[in-house]
Amino acid sequence: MTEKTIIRFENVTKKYDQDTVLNKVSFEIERGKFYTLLGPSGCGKTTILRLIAGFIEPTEGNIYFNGKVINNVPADKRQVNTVFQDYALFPHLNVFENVAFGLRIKKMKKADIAEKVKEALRFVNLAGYEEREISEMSGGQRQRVAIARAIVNEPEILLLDEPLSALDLKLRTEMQYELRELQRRLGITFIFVTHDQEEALAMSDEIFVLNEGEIQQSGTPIDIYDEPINRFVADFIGESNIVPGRMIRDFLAEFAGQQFECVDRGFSPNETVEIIIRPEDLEMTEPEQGNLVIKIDSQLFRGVHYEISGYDQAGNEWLVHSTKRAAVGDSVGLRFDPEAIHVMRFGETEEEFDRRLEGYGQNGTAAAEGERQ
Ligand SMILES: Nc1ncnc2c1ncn2[C@@H]1O[C@H](COP(=O)(O)OP(=O)(O)OP(=O)(O)O)[C@@H](O)[C@H]1O
Repeated sequence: MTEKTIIRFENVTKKYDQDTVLNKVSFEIERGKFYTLLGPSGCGKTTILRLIAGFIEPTEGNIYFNGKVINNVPADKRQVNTVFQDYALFPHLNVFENVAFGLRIKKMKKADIAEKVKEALRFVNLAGYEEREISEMSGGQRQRVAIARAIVNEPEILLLDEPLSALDLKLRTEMQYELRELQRRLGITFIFVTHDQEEALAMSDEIFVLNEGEIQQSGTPIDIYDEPINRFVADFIGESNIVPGRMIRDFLAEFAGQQFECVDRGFSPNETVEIIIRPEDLEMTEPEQGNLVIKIDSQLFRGVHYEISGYDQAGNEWLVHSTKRAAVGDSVGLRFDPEAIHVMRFGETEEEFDRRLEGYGQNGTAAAEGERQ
């Protein structure tokens, strides 16, 4: 834990009757960053938000806020506010009164309320909309009112539960940009929930990828995209070619019936692995110039590129994004850089990976480096 840590989960489990919806989840959240919880429906994202907000308590484990256990601290005593998917605005109150609501409950002075509401509305670009009825506001504007209502309380953490899912694509993209900007300007911690991987990649400083109540991987968008820890993450984030392979030794993998240099380490000789190469890392060439050859099976025009797929001699399917056109039935070469090859162990989570590498670092790295020279 560092000085910057604001929230820490330590082996947090949440059960409903016998159903375990979060299983020994541990992570840290730092002050002032934009975090995203990403995962398919039902994986436990909202459960994590509700635990942080204080709407539910953990079954096991501890939740820390600024270093103190807060498992049983009620929601209204936490410096956390939530923006819900449906905004939960009061339809019978105007914009000003919606935003002022929490401050009135705190019995703040009238003049101070007016000041703070004005500032919050300015932050979300709604200055001048004070008297408007909620029914006269568009989806994007309602969203901003909901955010203003949350930030007016000056929380240390803002929780956002799929706040953009009701908006159309164009507005959604605009709001992604606005939310990111808002987080930078406010400098508080945002924890954002989505099942949309593009949204997570575009907005976050850090992403936690969840599946079935466990964190599969955490890291920056680039880390997670370039170095997915397992098939689930690789499949969930972007499109991937995943083919079965085997490590001959460190830096040398065998797949598609051939041996290839690769940069990943930490596997035992002969170990069965999964190899991932992103479609945009494959270059289409003449057959004799490729690292491997595929026979093209389909081709789709996608505007910026062609999406081409085909099979190699070993029967693996390959997806290629190419600005070049090809013809169905043609044999073409695929060329790739060793840097683009990423090696994974089936089903391994980040924690398991870290534990394995700890042991590996002591006796494996030096030997492997020696072997390479
Ligand atoms: N009060 C509850 N009682 C019983 N089961 C619950 C309760 N709340 C949530 N669950 C279950 O816990 C699991 C995780 O739910 P959660 O809402 O955290 O998922 P999520 O990742 O946010 O999903 P979504 O994207 O669909 O909102 C689901 O299987 C859900 O059915």
